[in-house]
Amino acid sequence: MNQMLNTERANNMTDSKISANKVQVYYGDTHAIKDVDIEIQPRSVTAFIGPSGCGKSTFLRTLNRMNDTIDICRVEGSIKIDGEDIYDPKVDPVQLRAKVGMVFQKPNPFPKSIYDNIAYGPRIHGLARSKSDLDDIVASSLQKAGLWEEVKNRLDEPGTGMSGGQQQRLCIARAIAVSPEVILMDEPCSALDPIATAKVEELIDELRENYTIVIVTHSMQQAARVSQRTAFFHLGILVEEGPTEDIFTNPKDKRTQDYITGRFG
Ligand SMILES: Nc1ncnc2c1ncn2[C@@H]1O[C@H](COP(=O)(O)OP(=O)(O)OP(=O)(O)O)[C@@H](O)[C@H]1O
Repeated sequence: MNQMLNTERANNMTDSKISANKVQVYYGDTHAIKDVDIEIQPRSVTAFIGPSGCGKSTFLRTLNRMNDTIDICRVEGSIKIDGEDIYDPKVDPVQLRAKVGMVFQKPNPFPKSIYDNIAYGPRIHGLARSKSDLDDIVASSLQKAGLWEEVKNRLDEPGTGMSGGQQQRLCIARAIAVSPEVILMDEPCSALDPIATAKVEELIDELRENYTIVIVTHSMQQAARVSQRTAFFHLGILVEEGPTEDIFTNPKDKRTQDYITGRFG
């Protein structure tokens, strides 16, 4: 029996796309993330929820070393993707961020054409051997982001001239263009209206077939709609993580219960 449980546990471990172990994050003397352990499943959406300042974005940024860009920030512990320690000095953060793409709160297209927004990453990573290769990557990325029909006749127009929701899907297409395996999203709908939000949520649901997605959201409704697993953070601690339905209907911890019933946050 024990043998069986151990085997099952081991299988679950190898199934994880991302394994974080005893992760601490400090900003100078502030201990922002405390002892976080989490296993993130491949080809699914994991939502990070919790009150403002609890560390959701900080922890999300550890998953592709975006914290490296903040001088006073220090990360300890271990984060492995496909079993590889992403903080190993041999890992090139630029390559890592192609594999683990990111979409931010505010759509941030480059001040370039729609085409060049998508082509930029594949060009710098040398992913296209010819102009027609590049055209194919641009088209397929826009298709995967559900934007192709809307923009195929105006690829030369500036990305910044699109609606907010289109710009956010353009940023998702830009992340997809460098063939990531994981996409991190930091409140990707907070600047969007309800219709644009619904489109991005639909897109997230489609993308999970091929990508591992981690999304930070302030909206519990959004977490319930788009994610298969939810992690609740409070004061830098990962209080509880599990299937989204369980977290919302049967949380184990009183702090989770208080948060989802609107008692704080
Ligand atoms: N660049 C930074 N420099 C110093 N402290 C920071 C920095 N970024 C975040 N912090 C601190 O780390 C803690 C966690 O912040 P973080 O932004 O990760 O929380 P959050 O849960 O994502 O919050 P919100 O929902 O408001 O975006 C907070 O105490 C915050 O003040």
